[in-house]
Amino acid sequence: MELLEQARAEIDAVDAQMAELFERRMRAVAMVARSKADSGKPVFDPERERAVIAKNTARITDEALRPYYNRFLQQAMAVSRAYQRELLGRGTAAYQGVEGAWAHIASRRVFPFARQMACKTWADVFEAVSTGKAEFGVLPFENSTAGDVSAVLDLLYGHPDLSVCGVYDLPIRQDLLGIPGATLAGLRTVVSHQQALSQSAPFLRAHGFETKVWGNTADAARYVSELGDPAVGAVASAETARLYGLQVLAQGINEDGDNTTRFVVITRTRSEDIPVGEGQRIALLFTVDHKPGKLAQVIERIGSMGFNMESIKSRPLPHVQFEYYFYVQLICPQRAAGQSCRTLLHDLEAPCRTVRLLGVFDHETLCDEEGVTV
Ligand SMILES: O=C(O)C(=O)C[C@]1(C(=O)O)C=C[C@@H](O)C=C1
Repeated sequence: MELLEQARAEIDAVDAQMAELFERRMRAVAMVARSKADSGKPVFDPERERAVIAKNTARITDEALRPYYNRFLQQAMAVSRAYQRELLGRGTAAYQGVEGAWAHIASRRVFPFARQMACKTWADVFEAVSTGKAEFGVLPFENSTAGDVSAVLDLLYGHPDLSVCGVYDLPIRQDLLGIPGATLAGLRTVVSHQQALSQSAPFLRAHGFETKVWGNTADAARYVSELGDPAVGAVASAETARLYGLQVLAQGINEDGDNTTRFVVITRTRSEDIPVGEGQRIALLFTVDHKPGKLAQVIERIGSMGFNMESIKSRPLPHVQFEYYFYVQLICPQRAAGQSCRTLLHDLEAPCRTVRLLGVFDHETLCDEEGVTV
């Protein structure tokens, strides 16, 4: 026992020093955020993060501790990014759905300290950002199994006042939830959204559970919590379990291990004059004349400037039958880094009928950042 107490006393002393150093680091981070607000530079700077990690892990003398310190620094910088986003935003992020829905989870991971604003529809999220009720909007854009969320792309097309300032991939992990005290053996019925049930079908079948389709996963969790019956469970996320006071009875029961939803973050800030960093993404919306070879000319021009095209999508133009607009996502090459998108836009004016910069952003994956998410 004495050893435990001694060790804890040492931890307390170290924590006291670390608290001071944390405040000092975050004050410096706030200055970085202010400078980024002025220059328009993105919060996430992967090159700087790599340098910070390399320089500092080299200082660790005990080799066995290096990977842990690496992880510690990653977490510290994730906290720093979250704080910067909070300082840069006015602290309100809008999403569509109820608390605990995947869009809410994505929004909380991107803006963990912001006020979360629930909206009824995707159009309402656009409206909230457009009118300044929210600084940011978080919307699903694509799912690795279900495909494009075309309605969101159409809304982006219809809102030239807004731009995309971030793209985040959220791996979808479905857990089986029950009320406190419930057990896997005592469960009889499982409720959830149709898609979550079908993704988890082999697991649910193997346990012989009866299934009931619900409007969405978060609502199913709320229902189970309010019902208070240990025989009824829900398929939803672990974050949703925490929101509704449920416990996780089985983790990761969805069979499709590679189910990821891509979210876009929208804002009113324009990106035309922001210098683009190497590896950053540039999204454009354009239309071309209905003539042979026009689309090829645009693609050729993009390629000749050294931009790698990561994605291209086409959608019917609103109110014009059988004509289309295009969305492209490009990766900024080293030779174009440090400049704004003005040259690219200028060069595309000739082959395009219309061209618009949708945004300049980093493409990040939303890992389960323990301690940051909830
Ligand atoms: O140096 C910066 O540009 C920062 O924003 C600070 C910091 C950090 O906390 O060290 C945070 C985010 C960036 O991705 C890189 C580093």
